[in-house]
Amino acid sequence: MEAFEAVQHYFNMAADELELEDDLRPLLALPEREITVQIPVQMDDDRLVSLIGYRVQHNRARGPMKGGLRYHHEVDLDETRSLASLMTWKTAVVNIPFGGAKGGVAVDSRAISKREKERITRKFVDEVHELIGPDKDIPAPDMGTDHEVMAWFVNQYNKYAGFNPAVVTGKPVEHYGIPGREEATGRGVGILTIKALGRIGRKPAKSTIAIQGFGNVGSHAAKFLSEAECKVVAISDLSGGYYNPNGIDILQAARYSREHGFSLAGYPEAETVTNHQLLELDVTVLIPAALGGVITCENVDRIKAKLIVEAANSPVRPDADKVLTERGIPILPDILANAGGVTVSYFEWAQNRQFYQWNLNRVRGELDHMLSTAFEQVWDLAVERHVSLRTAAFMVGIDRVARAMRLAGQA
Ligand SMILES: NC(=O)C1=CN([C@@H]2O[C@H](COP(=O)(O)OP(=O)(O)OC[C@H]3O[C@@H](n4cnc5c(N)ncnc54)[C@H](OP(=O)(O)O)[C@@H]3O)[C@@H](O)[C@H]2O)C=CC1
Ligand SMILES: O=C(O)CCC(=O)C(=O)O
Repeated sequence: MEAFEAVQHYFNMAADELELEDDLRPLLALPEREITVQIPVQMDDDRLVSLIGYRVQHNRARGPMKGGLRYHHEVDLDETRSLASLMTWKTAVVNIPFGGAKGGVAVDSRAISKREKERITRKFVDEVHELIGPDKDIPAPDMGTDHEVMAWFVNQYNKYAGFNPAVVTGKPVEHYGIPGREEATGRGVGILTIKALGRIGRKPAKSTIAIQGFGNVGSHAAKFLSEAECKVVAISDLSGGYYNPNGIDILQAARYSREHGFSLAGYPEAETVTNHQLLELDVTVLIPAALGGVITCENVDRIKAKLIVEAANSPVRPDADKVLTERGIPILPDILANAGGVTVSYFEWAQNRQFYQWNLNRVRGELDHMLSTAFEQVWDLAVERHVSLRTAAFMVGIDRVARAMRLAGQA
């Protein structure tokens, strides 16, 4: 099943539960607009390379469209479409006034220099600047992009539109960003993991955690959870997995990664496992925080975790989701689990529009409040309707978007 088809599958399960009218379904499910652009870039060695970039604008019934920008060699239109639709349901689940979009450039972000990355970003803005904007579509970081890419993005956009920091979020704090955006997705994953552990009757101090991916999301989730007394026993990046049953010192691992070109390769305080083996460890919580599609019908029978928290987007394929749900393993779905990032992006956008600087305590407090409210709502609905957490989250999101469309006379 392709990535967008997988999201459609979850959408239809929730739409059936909601008894959503048939004629409304394509309106809600399909993207409003899909943009494919050519990005010719001069590389450092003078070669002219032509890359392909995408921006899919899925739905704007509840506000300007919002979603990250991914630089990864596997980026394609179908994946971008699936991620854009997830954004529509995600912003609705946490009830922030945005729709959903996503973008990407098919390029190996590890294989390009900083200057090449900057040129790619500026060229991408040249191609899409008329279709984005603070009231239209607001990009943010995702895999392979960060605050620096957002700073180039806003600088290039401003050449067309004048001073407009709210055109992207996830900017450096010194450059109209908000304190706490960088940690927000991982912190949100941590906050929700602790809540979910409480609901399944497990104490943080007696819980072991395996996290795949030690980038922005995975490293901040690991930090938050180890500070909350959980034992993080496994972490990983592209170089492989690192397992220590006695617990990994996350601050030390983060320092090691920083000092070794943002790679855990050779990390000495743990035994080496593969990224596949990490997923199959006997832990309380498994947190995939890298790529999508890592838990499939191939490995699902070997998954031993008691709880899965989807920090990455779409890490569990629908066939595996069905098996895990039948086995009674709760999966905190991506559209709730990793919504901390876009929630703080909303605060950043609001801050930019108010020309007022929020402080970290306020950001953290409001993030906790918004995620907790969404969590209680989704968990309670799942219990009440005897559906999975994923179906419940989609139900909350779809219901809000459908209402907005009906009220606006769009449906
Ligand atoms: N950033 C955000 O705010 C949000 C991100 N997400 C999702 O979270 C996930 C991670 O994003 P983010 O942390 O920002 O990305 P980053 O680029 O910061 O980090 C990605 C991490 O995944 C690792 N990785 C890449 N490929 C593989 C692989 N094949 N096997 C194992 N590990 C791999 C990378 O290793 P290496 O460094 O060695 O390349 C890195 O540790 C994505 O699915 C993204 O969509 C969701 C919501 C918001
Ligand atoms: O912060 C944002 O606007 C987008 C985050 C994102 O891309 C995601 O949640 O997948």
